[in-house]
Amino acid sequence: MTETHAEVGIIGGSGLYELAELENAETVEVETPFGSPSDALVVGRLSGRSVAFVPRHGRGHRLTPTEIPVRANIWALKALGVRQVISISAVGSLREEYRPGSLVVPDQIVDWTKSGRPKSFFEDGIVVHTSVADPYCGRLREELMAAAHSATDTTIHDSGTYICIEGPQFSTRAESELYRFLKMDIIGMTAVPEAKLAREAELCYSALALVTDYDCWRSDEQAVEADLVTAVMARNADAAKRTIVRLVEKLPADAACECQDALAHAIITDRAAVPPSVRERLDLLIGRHLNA
Ligand SMILES: CSC[C@H]1O[C@H](OP(=O)(O)O)[C@H](O)[C@@H]1O
Ligand SMILES: Nc1ncnc2[nH]cnc12
Repeated sequence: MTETHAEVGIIGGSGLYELAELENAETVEVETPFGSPSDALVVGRLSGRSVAFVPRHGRGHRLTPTEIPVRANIWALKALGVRQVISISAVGSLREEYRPGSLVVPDQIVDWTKSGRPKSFFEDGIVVHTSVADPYCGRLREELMAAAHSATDTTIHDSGTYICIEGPQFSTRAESELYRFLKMDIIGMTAVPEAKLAREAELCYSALALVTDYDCWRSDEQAVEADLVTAVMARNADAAKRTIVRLVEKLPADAACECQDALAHAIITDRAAVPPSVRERLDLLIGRHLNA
């Protein structure tokens, strides 16, 4: 287990594979009960705070959305001591007004994944039903919006429902129309299970989504392609990075938040029935609840 400590975690998405702003950066390999994270984490100083960065698709973008070891990524951040996580993502827009180039701080998620991605840390003898009614931390969302407003002049949408598809293919036109009919605002492939697992790990978690395209619902525009996403990300990555720097500068170190006690009423299994091996394996997440 590593001795390195970090307070804030940043998960980088498509087009954001490193955070050069981190000073005195150190590469940290973290092993977890759920295998290795997407890549080595980089821990360094940002605005005087200790920050850990992990690129969710790995450096060189090697992992499909389905292959991302999300449990290992979240576990690794928790193991470093992180309590607040910002996720950066490229998203398509399902609404005229969410224009490419704008930023969104989503407030809801619809899970449209199909492959059976592992969505919980808890299994094999322990059952935990965690509330994800509000899947993003409300307090961290406010801080993130304030930081985005003060760090960029880009349009910022202060809410939005993110529909998470399986991928790796983009949607058909009929699917894109269906999601619009369902009143979804933005579309991507990675919010699930990341947000849900962050809640299970009792981390404050919020996302900064960069709109890169209009998916394929507009007849007057070319349908989204990966090259378009990375080109638009390259143009807007600076706004995202400036927002992160400003956010970290302002983030309270000891913010009390209900996310950090999310399992208080969630563990349904009789404490005496939890197998010792499971207690031991998941101690980082549930030790304080089982031993209370
Ligand atoms: C490169 S286009 C599709 C790809 O981009 C988004 O990834 P991320 O959320 O990590 O920025 C989307 O979810 C897909 O994985
Ligand atoms: N249109 C889109 N669909 C799914 N994921 C995306 N990521 C960026 N744009 C996307």
